Amino acid sequence: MAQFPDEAGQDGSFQRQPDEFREWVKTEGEFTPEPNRYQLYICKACPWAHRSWIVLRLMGLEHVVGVSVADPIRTDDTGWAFREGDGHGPDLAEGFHFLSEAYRATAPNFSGRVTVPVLWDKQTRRIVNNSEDDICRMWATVFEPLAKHPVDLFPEAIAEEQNALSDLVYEHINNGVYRAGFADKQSAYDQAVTKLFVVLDQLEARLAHGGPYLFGEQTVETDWRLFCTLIRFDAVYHGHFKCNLRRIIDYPHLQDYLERLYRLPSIAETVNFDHIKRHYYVTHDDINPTQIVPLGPKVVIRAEIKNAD
Ligand SMILES: N[C@@H](CCC(=O)N[C@@H](CS)C(=O)NCC(=O)O)C(=O)O
Repeated sequence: MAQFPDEAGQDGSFQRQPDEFREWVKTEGEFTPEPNRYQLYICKACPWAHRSWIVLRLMGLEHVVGVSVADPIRTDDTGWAFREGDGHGPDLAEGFHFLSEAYRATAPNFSGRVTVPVLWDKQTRRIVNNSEDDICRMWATVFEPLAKHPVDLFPEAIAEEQNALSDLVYEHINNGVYRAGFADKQSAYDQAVTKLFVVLDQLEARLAHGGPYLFGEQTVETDWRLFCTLIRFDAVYHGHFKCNLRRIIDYPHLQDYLERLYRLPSIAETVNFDHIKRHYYVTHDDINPTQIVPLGPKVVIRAEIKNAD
């Protein structure tokens, strides 16, 4: 049985539900950029939420937008929950116990999966957007005048090439690992994993001939979307999602790149291997019915060895 039967194609492939809320914060309109008006709801285990949080921090917007961190263990009956715990906590913005309260307040008939990240407006008391792509763009554009240290994560000069690479990374890497893990037919799994490793091989070659980042000397948003999958890869995607043709540590340039990104200011504090491992291995109980969390592997970040347990 598929982990998400409503999102299973006839061919056994995982067909991810589209993001439901796509409103935009704009200088003129219903949602204007203001300090202390918006809240970002995340889970540290989630790669999509992770990206929206990283970009918020890189821009220096933490004093503008509050962040509520959900318990990494999501249960079928209550979904994402805000409660006291190691590395997560209650929602101090609205006092939500469950993220589903925000979805219900915005769209009472919403029947899809309640996902993170969510950008919530405390003024109108509704979700503005639950697409990490849009949220990252908003941090970098309309929120930029409020940012403490704005960085150009979408340089105009490379826009076309960057969009193309971002789509490739999304399709075959960010979502590729999920299409491997949530496939419920051999052929769907084979296809996803084969393509995933073709694209990882391409990126390894790209970094071997260029670098240190995807587009040269500065990181752009595409680096961060790739980072969010690479940092989870050896710890969970290799085992839990069966993406095991190679590990990232087997790719010298991708591993170097991953570590370089990890060591940039503001990043290491966003990576929580305990949340990552417990979320995947406990929450996806169709894939891992015993819910046992493996002790390994030790994830190597040179200059430190992160215990993945
Ligand atoms: N917005 C993302 C997806 C976000 C997403 O799926 N988040 C996961 C956590 S990694 C989630 O909240 N899942 C809730 C669930 O499966 O019920 C996209 O469409 O690309």
